[in-house]
Amino acid sequence: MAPKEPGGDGTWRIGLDGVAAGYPGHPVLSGLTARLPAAANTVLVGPNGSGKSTLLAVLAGVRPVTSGTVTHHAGGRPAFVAQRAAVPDALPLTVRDTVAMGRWDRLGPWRRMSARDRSVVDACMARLGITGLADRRLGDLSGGQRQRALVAQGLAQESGLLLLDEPTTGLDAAARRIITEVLADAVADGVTVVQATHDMTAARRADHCLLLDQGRLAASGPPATVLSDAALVRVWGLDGDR
Ligand SMILES: Nc1ncnc2c1ncn2[C@@H]1O[C@H](COP(=O)(O)OP(=O)(O)OP(=O)(O)O)[C@@H](O)[C@H]1O
Repeated sequence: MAPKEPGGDGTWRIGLDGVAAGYPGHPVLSGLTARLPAAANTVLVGPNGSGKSTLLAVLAGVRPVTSGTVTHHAGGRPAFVAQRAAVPDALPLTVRDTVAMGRWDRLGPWRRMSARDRSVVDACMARLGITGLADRRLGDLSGGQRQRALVAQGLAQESGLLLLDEPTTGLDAAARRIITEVLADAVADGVTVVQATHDMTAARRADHCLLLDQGRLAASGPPATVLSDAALVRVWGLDGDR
């Protein structure tokens, strides 16, 4: 597993200062200033379209900021687990191929896997309970099985920063529990986990929470404080328990 990473002041891994970002002709995020704690589980919550996926893409370095700064207090490329709906069904990849792609950054120009690479791939499949699916095509799997393969791919990167876009959405209780445990173990190993989620139960168990509303930071801090009834009413228009 990745070594424990120090944060900027010993506690935080990523700093956002006045960050704005979006798409051509479509600004989304603006004025985001926040600190994301190191070796902790941070959730990004907010209504549909509030900018959670866009913020993950900024943290992953795949979407540029249009103003402000993002400071990473550790090196290494983040592991980014996209929404499973973003992965085309027609890709002729097996589960093992998919998880092995998590090692690509570490391979030489001929992409030859070492014994250690193969053992990491096997261990990540075992951890997600998908060893028996190793030779199945990703596109033939159920949503929950596919999601576990994508999380295994993220884990196989052995990055100190694991970014996930709605990793448990639409999964049954067993698959949700496996992924929740895997992420908790990663944090215990010193990995910084940041996940976008609509699962308020999971969000309330996180260490830290950023609440987005129309591309702005409505609140950040401990979930118990951020996800107050007042915030649910203000941001989602809900009355109480969601
Ligand atoms: N590729 C894109 N090009 C243009 N606009 C986009 C693109 N992707 C997202 N958007 C827009 O950016 C805004 C924020 O979208 P984003 O996907 O970041 O929100 P989200 O909070 O993750 O939403 P959800 O909960 O529905 O997944 C939305 O208005 C969306 O329509």
